[in-house]
Amino acid sequence: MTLQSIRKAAIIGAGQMGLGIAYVSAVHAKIPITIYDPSSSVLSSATDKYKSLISRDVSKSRLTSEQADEALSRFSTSQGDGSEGGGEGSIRDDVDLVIEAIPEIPALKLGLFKRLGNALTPSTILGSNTSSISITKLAASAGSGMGKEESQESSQRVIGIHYFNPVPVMKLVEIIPALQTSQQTIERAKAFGKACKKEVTTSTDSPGFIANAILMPMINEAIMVLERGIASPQDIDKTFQLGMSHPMGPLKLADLIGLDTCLNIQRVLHTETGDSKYRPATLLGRMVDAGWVGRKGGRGFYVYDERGDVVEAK
Ligand SMILES: NC(=O)c1ccc[n+]([C@@H]2O[C@H](COP(=O)([O-])OP(=O)(O)OC[C@H]3O[C@@H](n4cnc5c(N)ncnc54)[C@H](O)[C@@H]3O)[C@@H](O)[C@H]2O)c1
Repeated sequence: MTLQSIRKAAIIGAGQMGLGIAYVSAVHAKIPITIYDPSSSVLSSATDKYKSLISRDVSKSRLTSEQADEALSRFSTSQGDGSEGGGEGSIRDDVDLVIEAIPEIPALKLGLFKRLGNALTPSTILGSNTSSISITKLAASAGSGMGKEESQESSQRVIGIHYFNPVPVMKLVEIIPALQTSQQTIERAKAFGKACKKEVTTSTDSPGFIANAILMPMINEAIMVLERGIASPQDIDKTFQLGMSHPMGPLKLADLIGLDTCLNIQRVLHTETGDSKYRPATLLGRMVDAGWVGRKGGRGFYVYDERGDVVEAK
């Protein structure tokens, strides 16, 4: 089997993960990417952040100015989610890989995979950066509304390609094949992860895969400890930093991930397993209700300034 390489990619969702995936694709894998988002302000802030990541690389001598110009020329944006098929602003068939990084809401992702499955040729890999949602369900959605053979072909190019936050820094990608995923899709996705300069692990399609099956219940427990008034956020985080050598405590990590994302992941773990041990902490839900979604929104368990530095603990 010759491995068809990835020559061009589309990233859907220009939030913290989508931008990071765009960066490693353009800078390390050296392929042109277009990043899609329905919000024009998100796209313009993603473009600014991309430019500042590249400038920082030049100032730290990680890129020459010529390499920086090349990296800038590989980056483009488009408003919308790119999935309608055919029209202006749609992802084209010459794209070998699509990776979605839209919010962790099952109905949103299932709808997107259905549209992508119908719009794009089956040789285009459809990757999801989901933290917890079933890849097998996304693959079934990508094959829905078509004949049996086309459906099988469309489902077998779906795969979980799960990067870690912040993507330019963290060295891992978790690969999650669906039940329907072909061996060729798995090999191409792994090769792409390595081209992005990441180590690769593989997980079966089980709620939370490897990382979030373990991490998110721990974060949820930390929030329950706070909720019960057992300790302050600083002391909970200090316990993990100084007592267990974690680089960051669970509450600060939850703020970094995004409390909306944490809540959505915990909800998936709870509904998919039916196990009450996964019920989301009430305080987590209340924080999201208040719009306190963590560092990206300026406030979570800590308050942040515009640069993302902690100003005070709540
Ligand atoms: N935050 C993390 O630490 C982390 C780590 C690994 C994986 N993930 C996963 O990555 C995905 C994105 O997380 P994030 O932290 O980047 O979220 P985010 O909130 O920073 O960004 C989500 C982006 O999606 C856009 N969006 C909303 N609805 C959309 C739609 N229908 N179509 C296209 N774009 C849409 C939003 O405008 C936003 O820019 C989630 O599935 C999450 O579970 C997150």
